[in-house]
Amino acid sequence: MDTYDLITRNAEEVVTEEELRALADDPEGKRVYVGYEPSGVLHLGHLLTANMLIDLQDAGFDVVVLLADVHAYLNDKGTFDEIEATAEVMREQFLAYGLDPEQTEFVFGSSYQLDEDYLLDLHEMARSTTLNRAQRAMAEIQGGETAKVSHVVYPLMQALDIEYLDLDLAVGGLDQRKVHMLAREELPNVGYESRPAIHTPILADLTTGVGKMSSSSGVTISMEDDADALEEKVNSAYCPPTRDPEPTDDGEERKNPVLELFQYHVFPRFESVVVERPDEYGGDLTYEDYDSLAEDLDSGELHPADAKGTLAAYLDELIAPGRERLEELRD
Ligand SMILES: N[C@@H](Cc1ccc(O)cc1)C(=O)O
Repeated sequence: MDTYDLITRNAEEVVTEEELRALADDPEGKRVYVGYEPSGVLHLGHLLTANMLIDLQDAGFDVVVLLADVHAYLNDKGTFDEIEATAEVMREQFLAYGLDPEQTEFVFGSSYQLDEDYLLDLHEMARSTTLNRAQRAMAEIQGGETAKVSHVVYPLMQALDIEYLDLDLAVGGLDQRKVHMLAREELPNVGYESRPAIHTPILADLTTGVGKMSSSSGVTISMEDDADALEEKVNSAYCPPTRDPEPTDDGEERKNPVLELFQYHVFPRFESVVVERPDEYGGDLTYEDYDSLAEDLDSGELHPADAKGTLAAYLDELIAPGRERLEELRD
């Protein structure tokens, strides 16, 4: 696989392809980041962008993980002390998950976001950005509640981070796209260059395949789940014997969430996937890539129950090191 294909294999969107191709031609010394609001423990949403960071490290990029403590504070995620403590624990979980400690720089937002230069740039950007624009950028991140002034400061700071962390590329879920678009537009207004971005998809709700998986509603999988919990959650997942489920009666798009987890969480991290089956059911099946597994589900060769059992076992293998680290830290 060439560098561009490796770093975009799980992308939903690249802004812009041309700019990213230019970076991929020479990734040496290039810096990419994902920012996370410290809150709770790592879940599949965090791990999806972490998988992309691991691919980017394999391609030669230097990776910055922003522990966005000030952003979490602005977004009402707790007292500043609580957020700091959560950030420390998050960092340990990312390392346990497989980010290379040599190639990963963890930065606390508060280490530079309270400096005079940064704040003056923030205020300059606040003068050139309309309220409407900043609010729209936050719609996906902020959730349903009434917008506060903090919610319009937030995306401007996220835009400035891209300059202050000296990045060549920003990565985030598709929910970050409007902030990245604002950054591309506003950075030049305060004298900085805009940068390209890669967005990962937002995975579907596990039990229905409709809408998005989220920790606030519905089932999500986190670093706290043990093997039994994983099995239970995956077993209760929606998994029709096809990769293209029919839309709902209301015409809403429906996904196969079990296949999505194979595609975005398992295959990126394992060379091959083995579905163990007793000989009388045809014996083990081995897959080198996502498509061949999905085809077997479509054709009936792979039964949904076997797909689920296998998925739970692989997820457990991915989560176990972070889960153990969490337990150590809590002791
Ligand atoms: N907006 C991100 C967090 C973040 C904050 C600051 C950044 O510079 C980048 C990302 C989230 O929704 O979790």
